Amino acid sequence: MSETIVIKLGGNALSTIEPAFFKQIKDWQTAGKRLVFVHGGGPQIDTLLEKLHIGIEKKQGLRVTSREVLDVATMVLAGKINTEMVLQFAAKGFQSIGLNGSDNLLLKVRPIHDQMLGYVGTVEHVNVAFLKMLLDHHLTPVIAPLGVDANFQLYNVNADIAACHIAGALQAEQLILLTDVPGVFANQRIIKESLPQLMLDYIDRGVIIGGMIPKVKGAIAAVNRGVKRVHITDRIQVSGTAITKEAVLQ
Ligand SMILES: Nc1ncnc2c1ncn2[C@@H]1O[C@H](COP(=O)(O)OP(=O)(O)O)[C@@H](O)[C@H]1O
Ligand SMILES: CC(=O)N[C@@H](CCC(=O)OP(=O)(O)O)C(=O)O
Repeated sequence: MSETIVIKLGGNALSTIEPAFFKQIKDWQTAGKRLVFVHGGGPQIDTLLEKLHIGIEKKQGLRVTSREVLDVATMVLAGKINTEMVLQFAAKGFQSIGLNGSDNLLLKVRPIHDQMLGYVGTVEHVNVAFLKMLLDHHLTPVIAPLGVDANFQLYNVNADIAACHIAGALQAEQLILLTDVPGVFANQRIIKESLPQLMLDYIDRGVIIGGMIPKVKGAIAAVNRGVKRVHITDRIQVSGTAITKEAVLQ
């Protein structure tokens, strides 16, 4: 089977998609790669919560999600951002299909720590057969990070965590986490390549904080599940920080 690349666009990255992004996608599709997109929308959820005078709380980069916050996250992620992204792709001539984790039970989740975080799920199962069916029909999935538990309750899922599980389940060749920084910084420098242990040390030492924590933890989980490499970058065509399971010989 042809190789798969999973690309996650953070909420910040969504507003700055450049022509080079679409050129890279076109080149990969021409080369026969299968592409799957996952999007975030954290800043956009924050904006709507502020307008509605609903408090914002995050723990280790994850949003504390009450019922009303879940409603807002669902409206922003599955409603506005997913639809806008599919249209942006259509305008550039790509056939994409907008989905969230509830569609054909694409992402089955369980609560992370339901006392502390509320309706925040971590992915337990990805409906890989469904994604493969879409890809076989040349439809590019664009996935909003929501998931469903065993009781059909909807959950908010961090988009990095969702993308990492999807990449792992598809045994993707690469996972690209597009964000608003050119890579992971330590001592004012971008780490070009890293093995998982060094990244975990940086989290323990407080060098990696906030929204970078789920990205890096997810990246490590992805390489441990067989994804060859994960890039954390602000441009799809630039490597940024590459995380691999084993050292890459130069
Ligand atoms: N060591 C680090 N290197 C780079 N960015 C970091 C680091 N630690 C924390 N960050 C923060 O992580 C942010 C990216 O996470 P986040 O805002 O959640 O992005 P996204 O919306 O793309 O998922 C950066 O803008 C930066 O402020
Ligand atoms: C549980 C949790 O934190 N969910 C995230 C989902 C969106 C997201 O991850 O967006 P970014 O990629 O832009 O950060 C949130 O509510 O912000």
